[in-house]
Amino acid sequence: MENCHFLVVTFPAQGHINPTLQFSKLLAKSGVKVTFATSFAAIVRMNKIEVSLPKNLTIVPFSDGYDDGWASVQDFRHYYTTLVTIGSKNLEKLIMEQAKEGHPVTHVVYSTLMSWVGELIQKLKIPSTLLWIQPAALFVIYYHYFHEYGEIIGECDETNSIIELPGLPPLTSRDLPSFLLKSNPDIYNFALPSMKKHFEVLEKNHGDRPTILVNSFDGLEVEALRAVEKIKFVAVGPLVPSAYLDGKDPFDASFGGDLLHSSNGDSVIEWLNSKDKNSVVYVAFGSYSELGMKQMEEIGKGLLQSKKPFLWVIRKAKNGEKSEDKLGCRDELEKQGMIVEWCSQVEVLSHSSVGCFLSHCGWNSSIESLVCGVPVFGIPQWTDQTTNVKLIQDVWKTGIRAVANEEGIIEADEIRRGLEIVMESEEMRNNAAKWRGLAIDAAKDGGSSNVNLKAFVDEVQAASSAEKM
Ligand SMILES: O=c1ccn([C@@H]2O[C@H](COP(=O)(O)OP(=O)(O)O[C@H]3O[C@H](CO)[C@@H](O)[C@H](O)[C@H]3O)[C@@H](O)[C@H]2O)c(=O)[nH]1
Repeated sequence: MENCHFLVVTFPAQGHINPTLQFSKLLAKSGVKVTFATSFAAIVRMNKIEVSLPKNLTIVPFSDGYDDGWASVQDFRHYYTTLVTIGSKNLEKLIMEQAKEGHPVTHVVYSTLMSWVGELIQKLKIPSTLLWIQPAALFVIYYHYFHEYGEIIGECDETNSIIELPGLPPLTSRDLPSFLLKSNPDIYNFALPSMKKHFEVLEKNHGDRPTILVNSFDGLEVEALRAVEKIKFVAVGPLVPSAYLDGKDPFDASFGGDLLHSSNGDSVIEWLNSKDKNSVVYVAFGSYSELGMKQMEEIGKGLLQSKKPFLWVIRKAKNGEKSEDKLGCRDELEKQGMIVEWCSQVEVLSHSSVGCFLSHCGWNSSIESLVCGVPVFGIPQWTDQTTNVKLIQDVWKTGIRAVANEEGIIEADEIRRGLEIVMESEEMRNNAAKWRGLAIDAAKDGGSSNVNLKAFVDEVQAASSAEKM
């Protein structure tokens, strides 16, 4: 399929790189040429990039104007504006260079937050598709908000009443993505327009019924995937390394794009090996959120009260500080569990000794917990996480959401209570095992996501051939 060259472009954060790189691997395995592009700084920091990449997948950086990385930058708005202006110019250059080298890009796939790529691509007259890296339900909520239901959703925010939206379970304001809540004006004023832009670009580029690729699978979000007649969702997930799905490709055992964090891989697995089945609590809050010290202390005390062995990922703070050094109960914690700066999360979740995931419910963590059959105790922080935990609790029934006190803190008693409920619930464990089975089915040869991806590639291929005639 030499006449097809896909360029996949993603935002340079771990939660975006992982699913998008995995999608690129699947595309490449289908036989087309694929170039994966993200910021220069991110690519420099990916430390396992040589692992398991198909030959027809190439990684190419472009400068976003922040070649030392953006994650420690305080002013995200400034970063994002620079990414759009400088990133556009450099991505255009990258596309021109590919053409000069005899590999013109024939189709661009860009992920969530990268609507500016869709705009650039329209100018260059190259067809494009959005890869949505959150659940379809989130896309549907934003779609409803920007179309018919803006007022109703706005009212729900103010009154905390229940809203019924097509294709979704009944929602209250605490279940909505935080970007929609006016109560947090800083995020609302900045993040919401960036979501709106996605819909504007889609309408301009595709008119009536755009195809949206989504990191989900048909059986997981039956209603949401059909909720909007004007959107053709193509579910191609779960986007996790295939070794954790059907085990068919043992070489595809990591995402391959870990940004440089020191990881204690072997010692973690050795430690897990020494624990009983389903006995360990895995605690991790993704690659971005930082919990305040008060919340960290409560989690520490709650873990101690639970008396359960735990593996807790505490990343270095953006200012370089190690928060665990400030934990009052650190010595006791280290007697009961293990604290690490980073680990291979999918490897940990798939270990038989892990019985519960104390998680912020970022979408990758959530879908990885389903793939590995691990129940969740959710402490959502912002963006899609508040909706993801709602789906986990009420739709997939594989976990529960923690209850915060009036100051918004989850206290130690609540941590202990939640861990007990989740780890003792046979129902949640059975449900998690059921979703694991369905996720594996969707990803295998002939499974829904495998078939959907093939059909998407065929369609793009046919359109690209027709264009050339
Ligand atoms: O020690 C660790 C911790 C995390 N991970 C991986 O890092 C990724 C984290 O992704 P996610 O769980 O989605 O969290 P964030 O990094 O916070 O992701 C951001 O991006 C996601 C996709 O848009 C959103 O769903 C989240 O809410 C948003 O915070 C996952 O693949 C994990 O496997 C590791 O490998 N090791």
